[in-house]
Amino acid sequence: MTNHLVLDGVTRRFGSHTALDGVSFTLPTGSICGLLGRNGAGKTTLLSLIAGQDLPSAGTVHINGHSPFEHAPTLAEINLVRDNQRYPDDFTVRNVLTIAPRFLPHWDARFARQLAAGFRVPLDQSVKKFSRGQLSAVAIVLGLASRAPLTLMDEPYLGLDVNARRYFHEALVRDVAEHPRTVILSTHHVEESESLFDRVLIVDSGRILLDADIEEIPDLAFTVSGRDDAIRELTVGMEVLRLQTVPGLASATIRGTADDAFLARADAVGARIQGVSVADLVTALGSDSAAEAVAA
Ligand SMILES: Nc1ncnc2c1ncn2[C@@H]1O[C@H](COP(=O)(O)OP(=O)(O)OP(=O)(O)O)[C@@H](O)[C@H]1O
Repeated sequence: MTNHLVLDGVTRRFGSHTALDGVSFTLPTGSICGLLGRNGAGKTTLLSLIAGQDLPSAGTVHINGHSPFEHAPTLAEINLVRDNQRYPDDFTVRNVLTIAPRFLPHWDARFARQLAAGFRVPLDQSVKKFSRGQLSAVAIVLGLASRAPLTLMDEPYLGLDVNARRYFHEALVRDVAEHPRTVILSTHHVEESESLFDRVLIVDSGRILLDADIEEIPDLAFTVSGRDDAIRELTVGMEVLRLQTVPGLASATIRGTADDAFLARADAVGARIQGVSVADLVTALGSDSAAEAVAA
């Protein structure tokens, strides 16, 4: 599998603020990658750079060996869908779907109509009058039906009801299986969407905290819960990513795997071991308490 997207040392400064700080990763063709992290982490900044809509202050972005910035053949292969997508005044969805293929060379009109029907989007109503969820649905239709080899979706869920979110997930997985392409999906709906991902990038304060295949997640961390004093004693010398306590009880998220000796010690004090989900990792790695917990 070839590397579709390669970022090397990408930094983006806005005045004195560093929104991205030396970001490097590669993404193979055909991934569905979750781009996750707290508010202000740098996700939108990163997607804008990958989409060639902005230039890094330092470092390089390459898509199939080309910088996307002002490189028309590369830009034609990318579609970035934003939560605040704008449409010309008085455009209906029918107008949007008609004009889309002019900008999106891989556009599938039949699929677009099918998706619009699936989301129950009224085709002949002015997009200006749409609800927040309907606007998100139109953006998702544009994202999916574009079949862009590099499809970027920046928090496409705003206002979408649970049925629409499920419909989106099913359509995404089915269509990417039938028409392989690279998708980066930035979202705060981590629990709902993590089953989509084969790759996960977690960003915080402009840095990549985690770049992992989904199969690697179970080996990255685990949680141990039980009596507060027992958990603190058990985890001495371990890298505690997050420590949650209620009076008398504690739950610690620990980096790495629990070896047999640890399992035996945990068992002896009645502590419970569990695997982590992607959502647990996003919370633990972005947690302000991680450093304090390590010190505790
Ligand atoms: N044009 C800009 N000028 C100044 N600062 C900016 C600009 N764009 C982004 N930033 C700052 O860069 C940081 C990263 O912003 P970004 O929008 O990339 O975060 P995000 O991860 O997408 O956040 P959210 O999940 O809240 O959408 C933030 O601190 C933001 O205020």
